[in-house]
Amino acid sequence: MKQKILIKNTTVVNEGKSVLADVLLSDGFIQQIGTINIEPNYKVIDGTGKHLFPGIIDGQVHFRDPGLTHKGDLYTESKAAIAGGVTSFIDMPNTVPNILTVESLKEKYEIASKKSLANYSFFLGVNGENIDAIIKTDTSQFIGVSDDGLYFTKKGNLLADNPETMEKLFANCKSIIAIHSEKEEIIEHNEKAFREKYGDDIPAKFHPIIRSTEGCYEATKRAIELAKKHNARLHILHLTTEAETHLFQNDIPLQEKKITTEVSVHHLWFSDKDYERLGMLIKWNPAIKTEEDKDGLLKALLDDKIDIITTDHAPHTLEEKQQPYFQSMSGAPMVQHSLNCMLEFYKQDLISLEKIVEKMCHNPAILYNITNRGFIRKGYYADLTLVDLNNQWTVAKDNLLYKCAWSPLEGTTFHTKIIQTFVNGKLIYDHGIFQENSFGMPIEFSNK
Ligand SMILES: O=C1C[C@@H](C(=O)O)NC(=O)N1
Repeated sequence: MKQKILIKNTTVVNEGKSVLADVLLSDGFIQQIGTINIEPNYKVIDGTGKHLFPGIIDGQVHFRDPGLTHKGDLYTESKAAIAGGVTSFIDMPNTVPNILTVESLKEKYEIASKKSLANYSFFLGVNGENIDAIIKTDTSQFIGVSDDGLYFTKKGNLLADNPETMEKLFANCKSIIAIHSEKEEIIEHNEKAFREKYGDDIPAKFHPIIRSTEGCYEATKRAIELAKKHNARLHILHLTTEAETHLFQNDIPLQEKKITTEVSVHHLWFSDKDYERLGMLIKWNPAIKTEEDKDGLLKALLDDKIDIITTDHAPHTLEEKQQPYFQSMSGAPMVQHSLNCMLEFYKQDLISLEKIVEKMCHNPAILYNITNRGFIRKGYYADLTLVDLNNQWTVAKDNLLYKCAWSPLEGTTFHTKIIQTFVNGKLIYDHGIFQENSFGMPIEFSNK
């Protein structure tokens, strides 16, 4: 008889409620939720005093595979994700090669099937030059298109900065268009002014002044105008300013929104006060901005103007980070600690558990039309994470799972711990130990 997993007596946090229940997993799926009697073929997990969350769906990561695997790869970073309660992720196209064609997308799926312990999907990259091909491609083949990170490889590629290519894409592309929204013209103007004053050695604290609020706001405003004009399906990635939050609506359900947005955990966690302490380690694009922006982003998240939380997990080696301003790579690893960070806000009474689950699990599934994940529902994939809300530990080098082996959170004490993670019904992560030989699946989605 096939073994089933019974999680007994746990607080299930799901769809706006936290309810004490048992959850039975069978053949990869959730079979039953309620009061369930123990049978001989059940592996029983005692969930007493613990909270069960749907596995997190991280809508924006850079796992660096293929081609940049000295920074991270689909094996190492998916392990870190699972230890953080993330069971599914959507990876960005700025790998080597860039994922700009359906053929390279297929190759990436192939690599993931052999390396990723979590479930996966991938954006098809759009860089301004492949728009005609993208328009012709059947949207059922990719979860969305994105320009994120591609501006690193070729100047002028920043899609949000090129009105003509944006217009063409928005007028013709029927899938989700996920945009990195910053105005290059403004950034370049500011870079020039700072370079004249400081040379190469611009202190990190000027990063949010160079990659300014104005640069973000202008790009987001224009993208929204274009999307409205063409009735396109626009998603603005990693919002960073309070000013931009007012450009989004909260008076319609997510299912009906044509324009959506997200916040990345680091923009809720860090502010300009942290540049002094962490320098280039928290250099991100778009930049970490002010304390007021950080508070404004959390408010917009609670008000439903911001729809989902992502990590934008973007590992670089320490050496690549610890460089003068213009050479220092932007981005940092976050995927192992996103849930811990959000639960710290819960501990401080800033957000409820149910809201965290809505923004990290339910809404990414709704936003990306993911058919059978993101909720604890009978018949859905058993992607789950069991959390101890009263467990103190400190982030340190020896508990990091990233290939790059550093985190801007080193030294941070969390008061919650992810103790077990289930992917497709299997207990993949159990108190620090992984089941290594079980790979995730492609995320199923229905592109309308
Ligand atoms: O959009 C991005 C891309 C990312 C990367 O390193 O790939 N780093 C960033 O800081 N922002």
